[in-house]
Amino acid sequence: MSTKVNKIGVLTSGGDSPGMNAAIRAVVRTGIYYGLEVFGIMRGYSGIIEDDMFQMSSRSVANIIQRGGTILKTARCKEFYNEEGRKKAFANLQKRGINGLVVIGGDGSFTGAYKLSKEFGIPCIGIPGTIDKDLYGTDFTLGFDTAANTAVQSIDKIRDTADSHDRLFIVEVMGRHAGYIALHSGIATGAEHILMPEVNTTIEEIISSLSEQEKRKKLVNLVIVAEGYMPDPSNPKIKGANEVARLLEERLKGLEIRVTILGHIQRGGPPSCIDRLIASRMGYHAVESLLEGRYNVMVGILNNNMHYTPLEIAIREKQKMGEDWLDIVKILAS
Ligand SMILES: Nc1ncnc2c1ncn2[C@@H]1O[C@H](COP(=O)(O)OP(=O)(O)OP(=O)(O)O)[C@@H](O)[C@H]1O
Ligand SMILES: O=P(O)(O)OC[C@H]1O[C@](O)(CO)[C@@H](O)[C@@H]1O
Ligand SMILES: [Mg+2]
Repeated sequence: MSTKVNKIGVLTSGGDSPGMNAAIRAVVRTGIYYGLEVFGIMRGYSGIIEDDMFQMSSRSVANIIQRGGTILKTARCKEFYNEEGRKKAFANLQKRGINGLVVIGGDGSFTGAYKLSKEFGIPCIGIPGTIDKDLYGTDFTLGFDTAANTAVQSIDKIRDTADSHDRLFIVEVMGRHAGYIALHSGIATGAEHILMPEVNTTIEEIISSLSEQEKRKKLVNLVIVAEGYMPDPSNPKIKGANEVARLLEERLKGLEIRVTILGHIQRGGPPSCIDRLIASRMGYHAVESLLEGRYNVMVGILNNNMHYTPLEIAIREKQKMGEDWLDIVKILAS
């Protein structure tokens, strides 16, 4: 697309995350500052296909920087997986003269944006908005810090009661394919075990570690489990905290275990200061990027500098988990 970008759309897609509103605000206000027309697109890609969008003003994003969720709503739009759906979407963008798109979402949303840009030449910019922090090319994703803090506050409370009763608690945090919330909240709460989809920890390993701790009269145990953790990856139906508890109870008769599943409270609530800051910074740079002709990239922050990763790479590569973290968990929980 060779015409200069002058009318842009902004949407949120996939799971919502605290900080999405702050990013929408930054995109809208930066766009208007540079003389662009900015359209808010409702419910992710569904809003493009259904032509459900409206022109935004600076006032339409007032009083939202502190609010969780997304004023544009979000969706997982099945139609967009098919070329037919994307064709419809392109026709609506063309009809309205929208010639640039800012997509706030996770890896799936960026795959959609990549396809739209490749098939129809619409310049797209991705802003990493997911509590899962599973995107390559950025140290931060919107909502991760808030979600991890929500998990930490809840686990601290569970620790109080676990300690009073000398109990083993298994706490499930979000992360269908990613263990970052488990890793960060587990380390921050002094958990004895952290189980994540990325690391193959067997039930035998947990049992032998529990027996070892029992010998040392360590009575309280906190096990943090990412929802996507599988004790046996060849059996993907068995996953998450309830299954871990069942397997442990089967093997360690008489052990009193309690399970807490934190669930969607991790996705809501006011964004933390960090999430508001990175959302504002990424939103501003997303618009600058479109204006400078740096298209089809994900805006990220690496080592406190802006970093632009081609969407194609952002969706293909995986963020690597620092290897020292697992040693830290083992040594500090001893
Ligand atoms: N392969 C794909 N082709 C076209 N569109 C896609 C593709 N993958 C995802 N999308 C679009 O992006 C939407 C969001 O994707 P997905 O549900 O994977 O969430 P996400 O963006 O990865 O966020 P999160 O994982 O944080 O919830 C999908 O509902 C679909 O509309
Ligand atoms: O309940 P939903 O919207 O299907 O999404 C759940 C998934 O979304 C995420 O929270 C990411 O947004 C994952 O960690 C989780 O598995
Ligand atoms: Mg995803």
